[in-house]
Amino acid sequence: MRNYKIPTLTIAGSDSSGGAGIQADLKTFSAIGTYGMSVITAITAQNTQGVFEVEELSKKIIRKQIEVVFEDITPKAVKIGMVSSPEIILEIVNSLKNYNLEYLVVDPVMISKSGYSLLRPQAKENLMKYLIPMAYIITPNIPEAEEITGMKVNNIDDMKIVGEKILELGPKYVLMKGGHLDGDAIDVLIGEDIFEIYKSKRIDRKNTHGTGCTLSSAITSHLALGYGIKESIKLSKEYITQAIKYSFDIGHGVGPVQHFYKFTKVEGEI
Ligand SMILES: Nc1ncnc2c1ncn2[C@@H]1O[C@H](COP(=O)(O)OP(=O)(O)O)[C@@H](O)[C@H]1O
Ligand SMILES: Cc1ncc(COP(=O)(O)O)c(N)n1
Repeated sequence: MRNYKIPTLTIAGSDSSGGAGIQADLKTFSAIGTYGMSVITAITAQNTQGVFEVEELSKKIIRKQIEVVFEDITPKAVKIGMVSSPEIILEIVNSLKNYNLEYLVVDPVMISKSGYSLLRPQAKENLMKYLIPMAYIITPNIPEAEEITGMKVNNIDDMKIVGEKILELGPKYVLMKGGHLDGDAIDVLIGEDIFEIYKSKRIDRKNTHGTGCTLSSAITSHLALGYGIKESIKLSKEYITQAIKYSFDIGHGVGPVQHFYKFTKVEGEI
């Protein structure tokens, strides 16, 4: 059930071409049916062919955005995407500590599909030490999970082992995304007493710009709407699978996924 009175917040970078980052997050919030808000951490000059320039915003304006949003419209769930420097991570962590936040979804964005590094190498330590431990759920893809743990992932057994290693950093759940392995698109949810596999057929489409951003925002929306963790992942996996299935050629490179939710009613609908 969609409910546009439920506020959700993304703290992430802007993608000028609208396929990933803040733009993908807001489109997802809207399609799934929550009220989307944004705190921008960096502006990327980006299109479907690549990331051409990045300008990080100051700690001051990042802190202020968080402060005024929370003072006025407290989000039910927050998602964090691109946070590129150690200082920005620390600022966000310290700001969020002022609020009693139930659902923090951390997508540890590191490298764009086009191969551009969106996380400074020196930021990894703060990501692991301060941000990941605060997360309700963290959603690494396989290269990110390998970078965080220093371990290799070649199959589902490895996903479980490496996911459990990430769990030791302190988040409540880890969703390891398997889009980078061959064969079916298999994601694995790991928690202290949970191990769930979410499987979909691999869709042969090149347009997967923003899939990670979209999935983590879908999870944020579903948690905010009141679904439990397993149901939130199941519905979000359905959403991303459909979004990839209907992805389209726009621009000259890796196009975006399509945002729509055809299944649910709107709260208050008669
Ligand atoms: N070709 C595909 N067909 C179906 N699902 C996919 C495909 N590629 C990725 N996915 C799914 O999209 C989501 C994002 O996965 P992934 O590509 O691993 O992360 P990221 O976008 O962060 O690199 C996951 O749920 C994954 O299983
Ligand atoms: C601002 C921003 N945030 C995140 C991504 C990752 O998305 P993808 O892995 O699909 O390139 C991106 N390209 N740009």
